Amino acid sequence: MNIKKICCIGAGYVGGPTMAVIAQKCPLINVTVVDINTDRIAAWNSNDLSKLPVYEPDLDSIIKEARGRNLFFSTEVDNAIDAADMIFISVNTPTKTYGKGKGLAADLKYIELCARQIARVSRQDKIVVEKSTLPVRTASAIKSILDNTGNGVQFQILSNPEFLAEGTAVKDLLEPDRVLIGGDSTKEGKGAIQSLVDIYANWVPKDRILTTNVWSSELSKLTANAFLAQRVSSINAMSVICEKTGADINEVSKAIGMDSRIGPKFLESSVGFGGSCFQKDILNLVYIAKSYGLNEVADYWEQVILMNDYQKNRFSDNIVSTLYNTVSGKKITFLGWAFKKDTNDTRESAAIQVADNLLNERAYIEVYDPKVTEERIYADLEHLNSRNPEENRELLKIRQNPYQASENSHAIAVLTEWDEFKTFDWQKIYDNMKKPAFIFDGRGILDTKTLEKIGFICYQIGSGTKA
Ligand SMILES: NC(=O)C1=CN([C@@H]2O[C@H](COP(=O)(O)OP(=O)(O)OC[C@H]3O[C@@H](n4cnc5c(N)ncnc54)[C@H](O)[C@@H]3O)[C@@H](O)[C@H]2O)C=CC1
Ligand SMILES: O=C(O)[C@H]1O[C@H](OP(=O)(O)OP(=O)(O)OC[C@H]2O[C@@H](n3ccc(=O)[nH]c3=O)[C@H](O)[C@@H]2O)[C@H](O)[C@@H](O)[C@@H]1O
Repeated sequence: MNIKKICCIGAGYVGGPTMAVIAQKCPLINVTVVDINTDRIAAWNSNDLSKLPVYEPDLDSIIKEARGRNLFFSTEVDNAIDAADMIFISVNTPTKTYGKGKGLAADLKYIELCARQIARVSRQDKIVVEKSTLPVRTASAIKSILDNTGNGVQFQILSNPEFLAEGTAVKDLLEPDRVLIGGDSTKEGKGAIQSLVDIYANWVPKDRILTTNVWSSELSKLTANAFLAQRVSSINAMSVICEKTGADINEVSKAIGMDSRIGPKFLESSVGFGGSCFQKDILNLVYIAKSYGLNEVADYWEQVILMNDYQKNRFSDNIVSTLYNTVSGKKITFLGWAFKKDTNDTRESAAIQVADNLLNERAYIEVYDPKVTEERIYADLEHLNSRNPEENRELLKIRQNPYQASENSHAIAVLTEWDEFKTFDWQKIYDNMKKPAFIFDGRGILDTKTLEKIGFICYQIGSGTKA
């Protein structure tokens, strides 16, 4: 099928950037991104490009080029589905918070609603593409809904998981390591796969477009995220041993990363991984393994999450014990709230858990993050339900610059690796802090030698405190 019109359901961190790049690279295809969230769609349509709902380097210029030409953002979901030859489902698939599989399984209610809506609205044959991350074999559920509740039109289901990382979404989309497309081996299935291959082939080299069966594609996405998260937990586990033994995690990372079988990437020790997907996808994998009675496999992957929780908690524990076993009434400055640099996304950010632990110890926190909004930070805390919203607002304040956030502070905690933190006037920060002035660098980004010369007492993940 020669695709002329695409609809993408879900204008989030994946739907927005992914469709923007498809629209930019395929000017002859009309791409409409729809969402039920009217505020989000309004923000995507904003003339002020700094107000786009997703912050990603270079995304604004792509939106500027394609929006209004062949890229549209709309809340008219039915119309866009009806008009499209190909529909991407890019809605959220969070961890279930109720019923069977609570706390582990992926909640597929949004996916099912999409499938039912597509079935109800469609009046001609369509290709439906799973872009969301889904448990293996979800495509069969989508197919069953489409075939049983539709108007007799034919649907082909493809799995096309997204591998972009936030903060580098545009680069990852323009130069992907690979594009994965899973589909049926029937004639119609192969035709659908080819239609999607043809779209990506507009900018992705053919040898990077991989086609597989649907189940392999669905499972490869969960596997990739599990392996990546496991690498972070592995290096974080070693960071604790480094702190006990005098080894330095950066030196260890470098030494092992030079082994071409291990490779140098994704070996940065941190206060713990965050983001909307690693934890959710591993929990989902754990649930799938358990549902097949594979308890050893489930335990193996669960350990990656337990290690990550440990890393976050030990960071806050260390702050408390270093500050003479009490932070009650002491001011602690948080540099960063986002789960990684170059994004405004805070989902599952380590900062949230660390803040909650310190607030439980009655610390007073002031946060500076260059991209995260005040409402987002309070919403993250409220979501935990640890104390009432007024208390959160009393105990934690958001500041627009690091100097204000660190005035009269007992300690600074680096939670996100924003580049700008390296260029602050650290002497000025030191001068205005309580003494001794502590820095807890949860990202290993600061030059501790220079800071120690100024007078700071520095702790760095994986190398410990040098007083
Ligand atoms: N965030 C990321 O970096 C990545 C996410 N993924 C996966 O992609 C999927 C989407 O993730 P995000 O974009 O981060 O989620 P998101 O939460 O940012 O966006 C999802 C959007 O779908 C909309 N939506 C939900 N149900 C809808 C419906 N019935 N009709 C219309 N709109 C609807 C929501 O209003 C929301 O705006 C998830 O399965 C995730 O695991 C995959 C790779 C990367
Ligand atoms: O499915 C998803 O949502 C995406 O999840 C991750 O992308 P993302 O979570 O956006 O960002 P990462 O760069 O993977 O970082 C995840 C977390 O791990 C942390 N991390 C990463 C690398 C590292 O060496 N150390 C480390 O602590 C980051 O700071 C961050 O908190 C994957 O990298 C993407 O391929 C995938 O598409």
